[in-house]
Amino acid sequence: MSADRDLTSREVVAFLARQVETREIVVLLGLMLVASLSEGLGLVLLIPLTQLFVGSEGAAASSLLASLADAPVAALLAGFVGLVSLRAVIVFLVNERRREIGLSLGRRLRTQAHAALMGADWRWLSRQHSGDHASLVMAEADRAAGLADHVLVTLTGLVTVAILLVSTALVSWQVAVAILLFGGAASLLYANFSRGGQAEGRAYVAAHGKLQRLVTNALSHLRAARIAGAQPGMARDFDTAVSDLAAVEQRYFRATHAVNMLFQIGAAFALAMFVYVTVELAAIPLAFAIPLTALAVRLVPLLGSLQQARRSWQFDIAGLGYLLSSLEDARAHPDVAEAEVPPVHLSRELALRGVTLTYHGRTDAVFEHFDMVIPAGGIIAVRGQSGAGKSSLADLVSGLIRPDEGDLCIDGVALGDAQRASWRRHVAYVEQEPYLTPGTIAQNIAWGASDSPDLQAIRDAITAASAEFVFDLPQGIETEMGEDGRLFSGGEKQRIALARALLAKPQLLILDEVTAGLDARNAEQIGASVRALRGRCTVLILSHDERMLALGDEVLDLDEARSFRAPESGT
Ligand SMILES: Nc1ncnc2c1ncn2[C@@H]1O[C@H](COP(=O)(O)OP(=O)(O)OP(=O)(O)O)[C@@H](O)[C@H]1O
Repeated sequence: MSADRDLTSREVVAFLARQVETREIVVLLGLMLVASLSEGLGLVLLIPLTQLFVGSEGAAASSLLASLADAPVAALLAGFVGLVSLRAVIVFLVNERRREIGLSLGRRLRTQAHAALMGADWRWLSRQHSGDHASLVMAEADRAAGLADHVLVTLTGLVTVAILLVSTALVSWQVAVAILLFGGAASLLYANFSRGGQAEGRAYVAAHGKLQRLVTNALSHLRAARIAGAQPGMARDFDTAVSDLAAVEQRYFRATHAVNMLFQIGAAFALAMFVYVTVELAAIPLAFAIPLTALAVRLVPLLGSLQQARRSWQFDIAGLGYLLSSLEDARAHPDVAEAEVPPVHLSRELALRGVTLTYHGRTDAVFEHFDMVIPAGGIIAVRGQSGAGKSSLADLVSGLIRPDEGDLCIDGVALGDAQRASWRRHVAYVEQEPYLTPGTIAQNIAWGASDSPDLQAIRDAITAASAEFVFDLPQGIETEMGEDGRLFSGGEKQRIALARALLAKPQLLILDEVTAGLDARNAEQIGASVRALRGRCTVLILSHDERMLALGDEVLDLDEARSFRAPESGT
């Protein structure tokens, strides 16, 4: 997943406009307009107030100001306090709305990213890295949501600048034009400095993603790393990734601070020019010069926050670009959607017909025009060297992946995409390292069940999986399993995973290397459970383990066979 091209501001605004409700934007813009108007008016009111101290000589520049100058002092002061208070209240409301918009956008982007990944095709998904997914759903969705805030800050700033300029023009149009020209030139100059922002943002996405991948990988393989003594190497890789990320951040902040420094110098120069023009050249009376200076002093930090928002915006656009291209990529590889189709029921035979499967980036096919027929209720063992295609066969018969050519057929009917999705619900899969959550045994067994199963069903599944040791535990099925089931042995974990599979009452049960590394007693207990399923459930055993292969009515050797038909002895 990557995003290598710059997004234009128009694309970003169009995307955000689609995500945020128009009503919300209209309310916010209205509030921002009132806040800016009250600020502008408040500053204009300074003129008659200043005249109270410095006199009104030469001060009648417009009829509005002339009428204000005649107003009673108490009214002027009350108006000033009222306007400032009104602005404070509105700014509070604007900030609340901004925060809400940002938070709900973040939530929406996170949900969209998660849904796109969850809904992607398995063959595409298996080529991706879970660290990238974590990075996308957490960090990049946040950064993309932060963009909405930068846009709103920019909009608020621009509206306020416009109103302050109008207020300035009410006092002196020459000064307003001078500010406009100077501000325009400065903004063009600063645009140059912001140009590299998206490239810096992309470097951040890459460095952050690398670190996230390393952490995700290290955490899921900590035991193996400890035993293999790989920790020093992992620590070195981690240090490098942390330093790379810090260097990217350092570059970004240095550039940002340099732009700020230049802005401060430019602003001081502009302010000096402003005072010089106002007092020396234009000889504007003090009653105007003081409020004009107040306007200028207000404009400087405002323009500063605008250029700051512009840099952050450029930087965060890279996050949005990455998010959008990842969403596009995931959605271009959709998993099959479950539609309203008649339930698939295996009562005679499960077959692969003329199946060809070649993985992305590989030239050799794992299966080429492969045929296989297994009878319902039978136990079929599949052997083959590593890489012969045992797991791929499991993915094909479970309907997880679609072959490039050929069909998965149940009772002679080739399954379309919607039926393939429906068929999956009748398949249970137990793998070598079962997925276990840090909950109780009962919660782990019930994991994935569509309806919450009753306790008796869970107990029956435990018995069917030869996992009765659970009943002897002090807390029985309520015993905590620890992360990844760390508090249990490999054999115990496998039998709990088998109980989970049996609870689902599957039509097809796939056991993928379930006895790898288990002792004879545990393997025998699993074997006894499998034998008891004969005639009740179709079982596919993928294994290198002779003890498991011996359970099969027939053995399919993937190193030899390019087609396989098991006799109907299972039913
Ligand atoms: N997602 C994938 N992308 C690319 N190639 C893949 C992918 N999954 C599997 N392969 C390749 O397909 C071939 C069959 O892999 P598969 O995992 O099905 O073999 P296996 O018999 O289960 O191996 P093992 O016993 O080692 O688990 C291998 O060459 C493997 O490298």
